[in-house]
Amino acid sequence: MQFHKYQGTGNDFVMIDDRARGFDETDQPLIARLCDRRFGIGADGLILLRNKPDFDFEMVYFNADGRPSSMCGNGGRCTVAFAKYLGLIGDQTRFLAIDGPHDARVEPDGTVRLKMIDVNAPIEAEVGEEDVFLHTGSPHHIHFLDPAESPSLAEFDVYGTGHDIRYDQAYDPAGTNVNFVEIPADPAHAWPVRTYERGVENETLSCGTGVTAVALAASQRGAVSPVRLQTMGGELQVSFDQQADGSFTNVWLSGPATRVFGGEL
Ligand SMILES: N[C@@H](CCC[C@H](N)C(=O)O)C(=O)O
Repeated sequence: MQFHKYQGTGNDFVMIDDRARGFDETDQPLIARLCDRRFGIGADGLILLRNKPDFDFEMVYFNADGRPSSMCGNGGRCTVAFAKYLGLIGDQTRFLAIDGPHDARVEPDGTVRLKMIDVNAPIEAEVGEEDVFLHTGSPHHIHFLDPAESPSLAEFDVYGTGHDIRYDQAYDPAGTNVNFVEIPADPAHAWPVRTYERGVENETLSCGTGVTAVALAASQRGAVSPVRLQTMGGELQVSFDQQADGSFTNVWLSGPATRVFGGEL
């Protein structure tokens, strides 16, 4: 089996060209082993690229624990870069993912722009004061750090607090991803974000659906489209239109998506 390793701002994926349908997607131990950083290739998730009538391709996403999951924004951007690498698409595409059709563009500098689903206005989260929840293709809890709060985001216990919120009974049984955000002095500056990811069960260097949720929630705190987000693995941008009812349309996630290496198993 041939594999390719991709990363988008440090959120990394094992990518498999499964147009011939040879990969057993029910083999969760195999997927988990391929994603294992000591016994396998090492990744936050595994993605199958498959043929799909009426679309350029289909993206099928699994978390590092081997389970199929909801939408992955960075994974979607990496799959677009992979489809281009395979010669399947040019600079524009329309593909199918678990949350529906997605348009995407590859810019001349390699930046991949991915259109996300329309998103409802943030709701007050049941956990944490002033925390909010949004579904951007995947579920996201967002906690804004009080600028006067100690510790800072750099020192914050993302694993411990993220793990507690992810497993809080308010989110039973599906669980949620959890994002921690520092409010910048100027909302036009990049918003620093760290994310605990469900299915990886740890902090990852970046989460695309997560920063999308953060950008939309940050619009209630002075951020204006396009919003810059500083993840641990690099910068992403999110642009959007806000509707009168508070919902968001025309949501685009942009950033780098890079092939790291490939190999044979
Ligand atoms: N890293 C992803 C999100 C992947 C899905 C997530 N772990 C979940 O299970 O909801 C992204 O870039 O969006």
